[in-house]
Amino acid sequence: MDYFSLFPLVCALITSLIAYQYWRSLQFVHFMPGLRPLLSPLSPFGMLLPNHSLLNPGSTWHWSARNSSAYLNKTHDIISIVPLMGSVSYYTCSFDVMKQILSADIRLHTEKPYDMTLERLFGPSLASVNGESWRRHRRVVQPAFSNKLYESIGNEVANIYQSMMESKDWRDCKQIEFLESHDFMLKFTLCIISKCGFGIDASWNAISSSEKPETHLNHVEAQHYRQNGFTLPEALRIVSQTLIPRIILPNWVYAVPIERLQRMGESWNDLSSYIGTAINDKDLVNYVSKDGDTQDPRECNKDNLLTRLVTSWTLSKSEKHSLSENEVIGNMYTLMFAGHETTASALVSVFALLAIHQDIQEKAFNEITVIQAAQSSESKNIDVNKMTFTKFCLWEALRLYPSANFLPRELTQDMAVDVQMPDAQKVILQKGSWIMFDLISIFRNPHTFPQPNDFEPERWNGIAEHEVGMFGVGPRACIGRKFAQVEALHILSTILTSWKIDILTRPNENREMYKERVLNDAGQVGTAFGLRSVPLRLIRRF
Ligand code: HEM
Repeated sequence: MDYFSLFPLVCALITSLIAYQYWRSLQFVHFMPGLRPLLSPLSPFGMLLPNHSLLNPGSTWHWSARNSSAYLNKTHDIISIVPLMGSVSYYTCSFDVMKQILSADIRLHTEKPYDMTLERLFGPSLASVNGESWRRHRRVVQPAFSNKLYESIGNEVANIYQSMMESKDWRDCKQIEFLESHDFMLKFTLCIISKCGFGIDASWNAISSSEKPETHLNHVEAQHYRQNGFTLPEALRIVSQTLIPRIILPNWVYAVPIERLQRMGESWNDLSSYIGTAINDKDLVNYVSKDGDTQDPRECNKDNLLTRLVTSWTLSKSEKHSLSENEVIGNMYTLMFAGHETTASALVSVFALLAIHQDIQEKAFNEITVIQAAQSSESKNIDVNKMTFTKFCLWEALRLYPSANFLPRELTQDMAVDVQMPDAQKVILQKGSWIMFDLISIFRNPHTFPQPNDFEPERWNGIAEHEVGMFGVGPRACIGRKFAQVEALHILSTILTSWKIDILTRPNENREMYKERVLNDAGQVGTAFGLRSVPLRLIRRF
């Protein structure tokens, strides 16, 4: 038989099969309008390969299309994405649809899709598990988010600010320039979560963050790291920048003598040993008192996240609702990342917006000075509950640049939701598909937020905390919300009291050009979404 003559037939057969499969996928979503790309935006290859609006929209397509084509020019509350390769998903730009589904998250048995969590890399955690397991994790972790924990944040922000001023010789400076304000914020928030959450002393001096991105390390620096290991922030930063390759690449790759790969492998090993050491130290602290007697861990400090996690693990043999060692480690990773990259991103956005909108910054500054003037001289820290307008600034920055830019759920049953656009109707979402709550499009949807691209903190006036969706909605909303807000408000009040935040322009760049450049350049920064590059200048107020 002439095999070559069969070739066109085989090609035709494969093409027909693909076309049939594709048609079935379209039928599955009832031909709901939307994107029809080659690759799924959230597949590892979709994220790694160069983006193209039609072939490979990429994980942040909704950011690129925010002012134009997204959701057929915001005329549809829900769209479908049916890629030629990869799974079918729905995306929504409607806050109302998000509330309908997420408020009933647990009861409706929607689940966090395994592939969209970091469980494969870090182990099971509160943020990744579902159902009964989620309840068990939440029962252990929730009580650690106590008033005592929040009270410790103010003192820690003050300590870190002091040591930062001293170590950098900034005490007598009239101006400080940050070419990259992300490095500064990440370091600040890492110090806070390390100390308040895990009791790890990460004072400004104890953890030196490299000012350069990892990719720019020269040979000598790389050698130094190889001999001495990475510092905690360095290891965290490289790990957060290499999550996708880490998912795709097999473990043996890190033994290949390529400097980049080896650095990557070492940073992951170093982070895991930081976490192991913290857990083991805590274990000893819990069990052995100063005179060497063993103690009941339940009598020790319960206010620290790490203590609660480890205590739960050490009691796991005797108590039903506890975590395994693997789960303790998974939660440590999750809380470390979720606890600092999200807040750092939010702070970078609010600082950038306040630098651009000087009038709004002055309003926040006045609010802070009035609160401070009314407080008794004994109270060391500002009462952040009174910082209403400054909190609106934070919310408004998060609305424009939500640190968590989409929330994925897998539908474990068919689900009917009410939509308003293009017409008021019930839409059935199919069991087995994913729905993405697209926070960028939800919070820039002109039907819910008029003049969506403008920075208008006052728009939050009169809106209840639980109506503010940037921390999620329903039972699985952010457990660290208050932690993040208290921390951000303390950092804002500390900096704004002494410094005026201003933009740092390039040669020949005016304020308008800076605004255009900085505010339109957003994307994934580590595990959080946010502005990518924000140069700022702090000018001393007095
Ligand atoms: C500005 C800062 C933050 C933002 C914008 C933010 C946003 C969010 C959002 C939107 C969710 C819901 C995810 C979903 O429904 O799929 C979430 C969940 C979560 N966040 Fe945050 N977060 C922030 C800070 C923090 C902090 C400081 C911590 C810990 C110290 C934290 C720990 C978590 C955890 C563990 C979950 C999973 C909760 C669960 O599934 O029960 N977050 N966060």
